[in-house]
Amino acid sequence: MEISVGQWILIAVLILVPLLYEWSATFKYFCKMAFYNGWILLLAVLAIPICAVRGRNVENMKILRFMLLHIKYLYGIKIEVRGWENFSLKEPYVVVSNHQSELDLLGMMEILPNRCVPIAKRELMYAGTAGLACWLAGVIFINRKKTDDAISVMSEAAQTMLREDVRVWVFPEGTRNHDGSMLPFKRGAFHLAVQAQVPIIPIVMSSYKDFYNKKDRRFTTGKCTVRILPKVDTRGLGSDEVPELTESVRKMMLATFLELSGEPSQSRDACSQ
Ligand SMILES: CCCCC/C=C\C/C=C\CCCCCCCC(=O)SCCNC(=O)CCNC(=O)[C@H](O)C(C)(C)COP(=O)(O)OP(=O)(O)OC[C@H]1O[C@@H](n2cnc3c(N)ncnc32)[C@H](O)[C@@H]1OP(=O)(O)O
Ligand SMILES: CCCCCCCC/C=C\CCCCCCCC(=O)OC[C@@H](O)COP(=O)(O)O
Repeated sequence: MEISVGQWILIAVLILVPLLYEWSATFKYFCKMAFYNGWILLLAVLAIPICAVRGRNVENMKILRFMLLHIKYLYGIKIEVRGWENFSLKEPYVVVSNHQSELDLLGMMEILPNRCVPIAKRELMYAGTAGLACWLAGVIFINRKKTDDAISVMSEAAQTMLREDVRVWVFPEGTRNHDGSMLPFKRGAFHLAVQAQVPIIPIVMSSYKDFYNKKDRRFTTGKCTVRILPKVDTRGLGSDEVPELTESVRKMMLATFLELSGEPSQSRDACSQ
C-alpha cells in the first residue's frame, strides 16, 4: 500500500505533537490555552439554543455554570472554597473579586450564586459564540473607552439589581493582573453598591503562580483557594464615602490574597510601589 504525502504529514503531526507537548512547556502552555478558549467557544454553541428558549435572562447563567464546571477536571485544577456561609444572604449584593487571568472563570463558576451576572468589557460580547452566550445569560457589558457610558450602564444596573433581585459580579481591578498583587481598584463597583444600598461581598482567588504563569508560558496542574469574605455593609453611605470604602475593601482583599498565596504581607502592594 502506498502512503501519500498528506498521510505522511498526518503521521508526522500525530507523532510530533505529543512529543512536543511533553518536551516543551511553552508548547504545552499554548495547547492548553488554545483548547481552553476553543472548548468554551464550542460549549457555547451547545448553550446558545438552550439559553435562547428563554431569551436574554439571568437564569441562563445557571446553564452556563453547569456546562463550565467540568473544565477544572480537564486541567487538573483543584479548587478549594472557604467561607460559603458568607454567601447566605437573600438580598441582592455586589461581588468584587481579584482578576488574574481568563482562568478566573473556573473559580467564578465554582461559586457563582444564583441570579448573579458579571460585568464584562464590551469586547467580550464580540467573542463569537461565547459572546452571544454571555449576552443571553444577562452579562452586563461596559465600554471601558467611554467612562460616561460605563457609569450610566452601572447606574442602570443598580436599579435592575433592586427591581429584579439580581446580584452583580465586578472585577474592580478593571483588567487582568498577572503580577502576583492587586492593581488599584476602580470605584464603579463601590458606587454601584452605594447607589443600590446593598452589601459588598469580597472574593479572593489565591495566586495561580504555582501552576500558571503567562509570562513564563507555564501551565501545569495545581490548586487554587477561593475565599468568600464576610459582607461589607453600605447602608447609610453616600458617594463621598466611596473612596474610603474602596480602599478598605481592597486592603482586606490584598491581605487575604497574600495570606492565601503564602506571600509575606508587606511590599506586594501595587498601590504603594
Ligand atoms: C457554556 C459556554 C459558556 C460560554 C460563555 C463564557 C463565559 C461564561 C459566562 C460569564 C463569564 C463572563 C465573565 C466575564 C468577565 C470579564 C471581566 C472583565 O471584562 S473586567 C473589565 C471590565 N470591568 C470593569 O472595568 C469593572 C471595573 N471598572 C470600573 O468600575 C470603572 O470605574 C468604570 C465604571 C468602568 C469606569 O472606568 P474608567 O477607567 O473609565 O474611569 P474611572 O474608574 O477613573 O472613573 C471615573 C470617575 O467616575 C467615578 N465612577 C465610576 N463609576 C461610577 C458610578 N457607577 N457612579 C458614579 N461615579 C462613578 C469614579 O469614582 C471616578 O471618579 P473619581 O476619580 O472622582 O473617584
Ligand atoms: C473571568 C474570565 C472570563 C473568561 C471568559 C472566557 C471566554 C473564552 C472564550 C472565548 C475566548 C475569546 C475571548 C477571551 C476573553 C477573555 C475574557 C477575559 O478574561 O477578559 C479580560 C477582561 O476581564 C479584561 O481585559 P484585559 O485584561 O484588559 O484585556
